[in-house]
Amino acid sequence: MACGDDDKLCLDSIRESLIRQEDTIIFNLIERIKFPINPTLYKQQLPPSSNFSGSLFQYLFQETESLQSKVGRYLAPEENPFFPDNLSDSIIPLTKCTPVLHPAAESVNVNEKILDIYINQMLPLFCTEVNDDANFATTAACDIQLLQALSRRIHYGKFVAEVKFRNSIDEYKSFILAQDRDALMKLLTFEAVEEMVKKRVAKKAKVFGQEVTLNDNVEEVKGKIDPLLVSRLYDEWVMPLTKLVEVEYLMRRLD
Ligand SMILES: O=C(O)C(=O)C[C@]1(C(=O)O)C=C[C@@H](O)C=C1
Repeated sequence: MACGDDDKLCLDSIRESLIRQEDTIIFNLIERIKFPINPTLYKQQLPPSSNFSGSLFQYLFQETESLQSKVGRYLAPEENPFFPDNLSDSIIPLTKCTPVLHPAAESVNVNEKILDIYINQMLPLFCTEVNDDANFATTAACDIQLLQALSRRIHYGKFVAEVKFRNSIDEYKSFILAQDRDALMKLLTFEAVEEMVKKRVAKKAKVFGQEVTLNDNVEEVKGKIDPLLVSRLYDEWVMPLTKLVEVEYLMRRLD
């Protein structure tokens, strides 16, 4: 959501953005799973001489975020850092525009959960090879792109929730005042939309993952990514976490 895009604050245009973000996530997934899991990247601690306590992956991710924060990445409300304690001040002046979200949006960040699911559940599910191939820096670069795309999509739930709130203020208000998470979850859930999302991402995975050749007569070969797994990714993690962000944002919407 760019500055001055307030006119785009309607459910249809927010959903359009979620649809476009599917492309980014699926392409980034295809790039990441070219590599094996590379477990050493996440497990092996850097030597004491590095003056850093953590894995090579943590080091690369924190340094990337720190650099990106200097050029204003985290001034955008759809960007949420994975390591908020390690950011640097932006050298880019803040663009003045009317904030779309309630100020409490800043306190909603589920990246810790995303990172845990990514390393412990997603990578073992998607990567066919489990060992190291020692392409650690390239693998981590793919991880960071993919995690940032997942995080952006999931935290877009704040915009979805804001629109839903503005469209039905009275209904949402009563559940927010009662601090009733379950009722809010029920109110913001559209099962038919979720079914469409699952089908569409599976179709995109099939299309984006196919081998393109100039020979029209070749038999269909196995794609670069399993469409069913992409559908499962959305069903089990992406949509539930988006809804969690929506609920957490709404719970603070009247603060
Ligand atoms: O489109 C919406 O209304 C959303 O809230 C987004 C989303 C999703 O994550 O794709 C989440 C909850 C709804 O049940 C349907 C879809």
